[in-house]
Formats: sequence, C-alpha cells, structure tokens
Amino acid sequence: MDFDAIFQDQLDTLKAEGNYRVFADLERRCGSFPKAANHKDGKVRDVTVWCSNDYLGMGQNETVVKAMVEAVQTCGTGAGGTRNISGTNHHHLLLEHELADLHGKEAALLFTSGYVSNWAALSTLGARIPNAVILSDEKNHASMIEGIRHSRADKVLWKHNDWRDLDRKLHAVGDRPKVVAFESVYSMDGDIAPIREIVEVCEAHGALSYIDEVHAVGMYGPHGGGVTEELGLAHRIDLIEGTLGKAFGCVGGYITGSAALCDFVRSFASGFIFTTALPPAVAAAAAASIRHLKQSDEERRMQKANVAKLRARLDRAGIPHMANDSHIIPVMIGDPVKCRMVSNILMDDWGIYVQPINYPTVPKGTERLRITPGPLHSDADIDHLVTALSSLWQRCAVAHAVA
Ligand SMILES: Cc1ncc(COP(=O)(O)O)c(C=O)c1O
Repeated sequence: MDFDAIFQDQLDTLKAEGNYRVFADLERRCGSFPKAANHKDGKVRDVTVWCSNDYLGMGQNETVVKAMVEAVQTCGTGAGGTRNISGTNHHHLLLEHELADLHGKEAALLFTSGYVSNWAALSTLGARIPNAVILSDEKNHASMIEGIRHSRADKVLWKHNDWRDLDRKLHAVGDRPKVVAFESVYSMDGDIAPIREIVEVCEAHGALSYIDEVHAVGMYGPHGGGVTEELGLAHRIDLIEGTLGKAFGCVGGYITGSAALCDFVRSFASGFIFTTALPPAVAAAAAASIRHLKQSDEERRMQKANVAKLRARLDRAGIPHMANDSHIIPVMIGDPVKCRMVSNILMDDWGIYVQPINYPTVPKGTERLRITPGPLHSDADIDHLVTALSSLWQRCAVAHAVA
C-alpha cells in the first residue's frame, strides 16, 4: 500500500482549494516584540507581528521572564512525570491557587494546554454525569466540540449567542442533567456572548454553566479575570476555563470551579491523568504574569487604546472590518487564495506578518485577516499597516464581505 500517495493526494486537494497551511518561520526577540525576525529563502528580515495571541506582550515581560529563568535554575527544565507520579511541583500548586483566586473560585486545575483543558473537562463531564446532555453554542471551539464528541453524551447545538434558543432547547431536554458550554469572546469574529442572559437561563433550568474565557483572561476585568469578572458574573458560572498561552504569554490551560468539580475532573480525566505535567518554570512564569495583570492595568489600557486607534484608522481608510466589542479586528477577504495572496504581499513587500485565516478555522467564503493590536505596537506601526492595507485594497480589488 502506498500510504504516501494517500497522504499526498489529500494534501494536493488542500493546496488546490487554497487551504494548505504554511508556517511563517519567526524568531520572536525578547525585548522588541511585536518585532520579530522572519527566516525565508535563506534570508532573515525584520517583520512586525500583527496576529499574535500574546495579546499583551507578557511573553517578554521582564518579571515573567525572570520568574521563568529563576525557576529553570532551581527546578530544571521538565516536570519529570505526570501530576500523579512525581510530576507535581510546588509551582503548579501555587499557580492553581493563583488561578482560583483570579476567578473567585474554590479550586483550579492545570492542563498542558487550553485545548486539552476543554477536551478533558467536557469529555469527563459528559461521560461521567449520568444521563447528561451537553448544550453547545454552534460556534464553540474545536477543543470543546471534540471533548463533547468524545464523551458520547447527547449533544444539542443552540444558535450562536442566542439565549432564547438555548432556553427553548433546555426546556425540550426536560429533567436530565444539563451542561451548557459557550465562550465569552469568540476568537475569529471577536464577538462577545450575552453572558448575563445565558447565566440566567442556566440558573432557571438548573444547568451547569461552562464558559471558555481563553480569549478574555488577562484582557478583561479589573484584575484580568475575563469578561465574567468585568460583568461581576464569575460567581454565577460553575466552570471557567482559560489558557496560559495567550494574554498570559506562556503555555498551558486550566479550569476553575468548586473544589468538588475540580477534584472530579482531576480524578477521572484521562487528558489530565496520563500526560506529563507542565514544566515548573512555565507554572512559575504564568503565576508571575497573572499576578502582574491582577495588579497593573497598564498593558490592558495601552492595548485598548491601540485597538481603538487602528479601528478608527481603518474606518478612515475605508477598509472594511467586522464590528465587535473586543480586541480582535477581522478584516474580511472572502476567498482563500486572495487571503493568502494578501498575507504574502504584506509579508514580502511591507514586512507585516498577518496569517491568513482560512477554512476550516472559519466558514468558506469568510476568509480573513485576523488582526490583534497589542500594547507595544507604535503609532508608526499602525500607520504602516493601514498604508499597506490601503495600497493592497486598491491594487487587488479584494472582494470583501463584512457581516
Ligand atoms: C476558544 C478557544 N478555546 C481553546 C483554545 C485552545 O487554547 P490553547 O491555545 O491554550 O490550547 C483556543 C485556541 O486558540 C481557542 O480559540
């Protein structure tokens, strides 16, 4: 059997559709982010990164870097085992304590990524709560979809952000244990869920509420506790899930909730039990990042100012972008080949790196550039980006479709 032919055939299909993914070979430089070096065709050049999920530049924050270096020097590199077998380090426990405090919950549990935390928690809840039904927003992230699928629990999709539809579907499910899974900030459209209404519907039906705040932790709320903190609703949500890999600038994921809930997932989730724990130095750095963002609003303030500046400049230049209340600015292209072409020209001619976002990350026909301004982008960076996009808009006659 020629397995390579099978592989190549499907890769060729992806390429023909324009959906083949190509990495940008970047070297992030601590101290000068969002500038990075791009390695291409044997050459190295400086580029400005405009699509990073290190939303606040905490990956190069001095305190965070120092915490990681010091922990590597004291604890070494790896955790040395799963959490149950020699891999639990004091830094993990301190971080879990920090996370529980951030969200005002009794407990927290760490995972190796945000993806794994969603997958492990939802697969465990769905499989282990007898007769459970999981009601999932139709635009939930792949990690939630896969976790629910793996649980084999009954699943009901509700219309995106439509709490009335959720209410109707909860009614229809009747007297069974119900878990409602949704996100706060949706990563590709940047829209924010009507959390208060959803929580009220969950409470009315006695459903367990599960929110993914991956794109909000560190970013929203006076202490970076996410949109649930900003709205004063964290105490009414049963489970808050987040990542350490985006605004906190490290890697890893977590859930927070009641002590019983976290202990339940800790005791039954294969995605927690059977994998090596996060390096202690990552836990130390993440804890430093969380502590910093609990105390300081500076990064959030500067980042919000840059988001507003870029939106205003795009409006003035007539470049269509999706309206939303978050930090994510989707500039719509609407075609995978054009989207890649625009991204390539920005990189090659302008030294601007924005990865094209194509299917299956977004629906076909809604291909886009997903721009995430950070606190460290300068006015000159913003001008440069808008000038480049304006020139491209004229040159390529890009077909845009703004929802
Ligand atoms: C909504 C959402 N949840 C979870 C994840 C996974 O988080 P992580 O990157 O930490 O694995 C992502 C990743 O981008 C995401 O967009």
